[in-house]
Amino acid sequence: MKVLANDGLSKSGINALEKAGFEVITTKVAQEQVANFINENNVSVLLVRSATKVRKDLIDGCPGLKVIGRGGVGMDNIDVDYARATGKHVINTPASSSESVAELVFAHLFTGVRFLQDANRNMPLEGDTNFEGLKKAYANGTELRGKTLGIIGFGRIGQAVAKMALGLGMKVIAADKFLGKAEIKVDFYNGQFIIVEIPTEPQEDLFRHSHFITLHVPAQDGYVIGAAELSQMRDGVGIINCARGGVIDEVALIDALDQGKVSFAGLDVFESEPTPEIQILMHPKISLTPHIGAATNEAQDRIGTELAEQVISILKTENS
Ligand SMILES: O=C(O)[C@H](O)COP(=O)(O)O
Repeated sequence: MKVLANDGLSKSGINALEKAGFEVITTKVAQEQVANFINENNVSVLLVRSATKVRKDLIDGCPGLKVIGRGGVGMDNIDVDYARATGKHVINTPASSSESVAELVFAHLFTGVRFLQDANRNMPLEGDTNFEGLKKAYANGTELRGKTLGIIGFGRIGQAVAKMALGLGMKVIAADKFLGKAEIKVDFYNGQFIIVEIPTEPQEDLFRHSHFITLHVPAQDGYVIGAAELSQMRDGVGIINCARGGVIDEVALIDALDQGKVSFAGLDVFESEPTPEIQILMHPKISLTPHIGAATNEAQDRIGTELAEQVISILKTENS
């Protein structure tokens, strides 16, 4: 059986599938050619990340396709319900990348509180004499320790963020409409662990109490943070979005950054992907990354292995 891994697949995933007798194709096929390629090559399994879109037309156009696999968490690039209704298996790997995304949240947080995104662009060239002036411009950094981090969406990634924040000595609060009490297990390298209860608050209260806010919610209709929500936040709040473009109103965010209401933002995802608006790209108070939350060797290894295991189990069961 053939597998098309159109947005790439880790060596661990390729090896596991090949060992089980699958042929894995990792050539990138252009979006408009994917259906033809699948039909002409008798592909049974299509594996994607977020780049390849698996919409109704592609699903309808590939009757022989048995499994659609998303290497990662967000399934917003796949018409999941429709695909399942047509009898296809649709799978993802929700647990594999939490730590990597959480670490990127802190990369953006540390960047924001010490102005790294701006300092990186402004380091002096040979002959520049204003080194002291530059130091002064970045003199008012902030420590994370002792500050309150508000986490909106307390699933796997939100919880991974909470654990890291506790390690830094931050106070953590969470808002999640699907959650009552929030308890997390914090593991240490020596096998010991502690259970910590995280206070949950309605979103409006979290906005008022948080020095920094990080979003861990799926793509949805409408903004989670728009002008009205920004106005409820503490002055000087820092905001991180490593979740999905479109959950923050970028026009309102730019306005709040320019007014000083928000002191910095860290964005890994954008309303317009893959080419964010120029006002976002050029803003000195925004730390930017190109949707790389899950882009670590460790996460991609786990994703590849987990996808392979699921594909093998589904197709083995079907063929037995
Ligand atoms: O939903 C996810 O898993 C992340 O957004 C990662 O997306 P990517 O696989 O396209 O990097």
